[in-house]
Amino acid sequence: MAEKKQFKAESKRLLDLMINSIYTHKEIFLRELISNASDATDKLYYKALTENISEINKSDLTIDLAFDKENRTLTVTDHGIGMNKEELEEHLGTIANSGSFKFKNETESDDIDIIGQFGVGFYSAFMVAKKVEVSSRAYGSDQGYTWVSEASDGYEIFETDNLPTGTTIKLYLKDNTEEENYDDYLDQYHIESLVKKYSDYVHYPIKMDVTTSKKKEDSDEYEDVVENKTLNSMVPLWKRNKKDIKDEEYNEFYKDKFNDFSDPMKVIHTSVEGNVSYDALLFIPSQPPMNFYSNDYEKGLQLYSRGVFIMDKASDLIPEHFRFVKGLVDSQDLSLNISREMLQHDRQLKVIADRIEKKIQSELTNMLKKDRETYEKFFKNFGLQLKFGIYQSYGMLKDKLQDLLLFYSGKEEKMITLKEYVENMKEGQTEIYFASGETKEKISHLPQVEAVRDRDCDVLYMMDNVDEFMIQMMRDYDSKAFKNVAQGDLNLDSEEEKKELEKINEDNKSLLESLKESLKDKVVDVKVSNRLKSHPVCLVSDQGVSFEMEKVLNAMPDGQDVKAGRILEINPNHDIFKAIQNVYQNNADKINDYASLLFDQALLIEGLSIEDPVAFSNKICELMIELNK
Ligand SMILES: Nc1ncnc2c1ncn2[C@@H]1O[C@H](COP(=O)(O)OP(=O)(O)OP(=O)(O)O)[C@@H](O)[C@H]1O
Repeated sequence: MAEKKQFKAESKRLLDLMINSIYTHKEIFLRELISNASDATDKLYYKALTENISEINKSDLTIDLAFDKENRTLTVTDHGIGMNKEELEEHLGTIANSGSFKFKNETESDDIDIIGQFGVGFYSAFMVAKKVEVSSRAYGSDQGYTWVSEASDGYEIFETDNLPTGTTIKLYLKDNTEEENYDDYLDQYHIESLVKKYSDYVHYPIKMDVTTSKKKEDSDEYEDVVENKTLNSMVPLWKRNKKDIKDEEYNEFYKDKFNDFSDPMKVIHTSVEGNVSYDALLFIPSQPPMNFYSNDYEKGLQLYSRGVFIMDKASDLIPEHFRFVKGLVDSQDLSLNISREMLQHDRQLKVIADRIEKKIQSELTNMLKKDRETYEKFFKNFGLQLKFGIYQSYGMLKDKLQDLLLFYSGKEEKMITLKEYVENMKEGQTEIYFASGETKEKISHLPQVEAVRDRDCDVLYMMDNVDEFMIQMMRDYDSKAFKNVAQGDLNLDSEEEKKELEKINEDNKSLLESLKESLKDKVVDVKVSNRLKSHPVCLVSDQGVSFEMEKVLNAMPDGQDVKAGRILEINPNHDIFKAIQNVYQNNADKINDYASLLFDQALLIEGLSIEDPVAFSNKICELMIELNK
């Protein structure tokens, strides 16, 4: 029978690999050592609770940091469970042996937040230290031990007397190199900031002697004062009861953590229990960050696992259309990978991301219903992102986002939702009318808008570049198609009106054809239409690309020369029509000039540029002179 053998690891090389390839940032060693200290303290505290040991006082359970600039050492001390000789051998002498993982499995308690699981974090100390000294006395044991290692040549363990219960880890920092200044880890401010960044919510006080310069009493002189200061906040805001948190606390937290000067517009604080449990604290800023609509802006939420900071911008947690949301998620159910830098499986993350998306959506829907004023401010800032969401997903996000959209209503003269538009549609109206342009003023002066409004139908104003592209993706809302008032037939006329119009077109066929011919390929057609009320002419675009889309597409850096098909429409009830009929009958050689003038006017009304402004102006001049001869 074949003999089964165990793999042997070349520990030295494995350690080398570990130290140099798992972690991207050397500074995380402090997070790992503090997490270990917190785990050791948790274990002791758990023992005290379960075995009713009264001599253990929670207030004594601090984690103490100290640095010694002269000897270039940094120490992390805890008053936790400690390690005996065997444990030092087993846990620190064997890579990937996690006493914490075993402890967690054995206790099976949810009340205790053990962080360690892989059995490698401790070795990250060797990224910054040339020598590591661990002095420890296990709780209940009389003898203490010291474990020392310089990484490359194994380790030594020897007895040490008079050690208190718990563990002290002393790092002898590496010598500075050109790339790395290890002295940073002897700098009080740097240490403070690392604790804030990674270990702010470890639930034992992390203390250190901190020197500050203070003004002497009754004197203008300053002196250095040393205080033993707690560096971490311990209880995360998001773990506290919502009812006990004041608005100002949320606001201050947001401004401090997410570098904003203004209070957030909206705070969403949510805790979810279930297959994947998490707490989330989300904020909608009251103004878009300067770089929000640029490629520099990085979306994402901060990610914590059991209160320990994992990463700054977990972008998978927030969908693109809600990229304006800032905040954090803390979950104990994430499968972290060994370096805690990335997540191993994204299933849990996906579950959280889906829930967060739904939560934001429902909060926005609520805001729209209950606090319209704030919602309108929100939409002014971030509405564009929702529109891009629909456009970029080729309409797939339509159902999710369409009821969060607002458009300016020409009739109501305020922002309305699509639902509100449809509810107020005239009887018999089957389409949602919209018109595009740069500003409200320009749109309301468009001849095409007048005709629709005249029939008491509302027109939605599309003023963002993305609008028409988004509408194309949406196609309809509540089974009502969107209809550009400057495109194709509007179907506003009654049968009678249609017949009447057909007749005028028929009666003036040769005039219209001659106008079309004189404009050559500038237009696809010239028609008489009912679309106009007081204006003489207008341009409408053929189906397909509209004028607004033409402008946007041509303004793009790689814009090809896109052209919307132009139809020149003339108002049969305007005096200009009679004038043209006159010219055609009595002065046919002038018809070319009139055709070109009408066309250029229509272009100008539409906000499009005319081909030859000088010729246009000359023709007007001639006409003025002629009339006043
Ligand atoms: N300060 C300490 N007090 C008591 N035991 C400790 C201490 N530091 C480390 N240990 C023991 O050594 C083991 C290995 O620590 P290490 O940091 O390498 O891994 P871990 O914390 O278990 O897991 P992870 O790699 O996920 O951090 C721990 O599981 C724990 O049993």
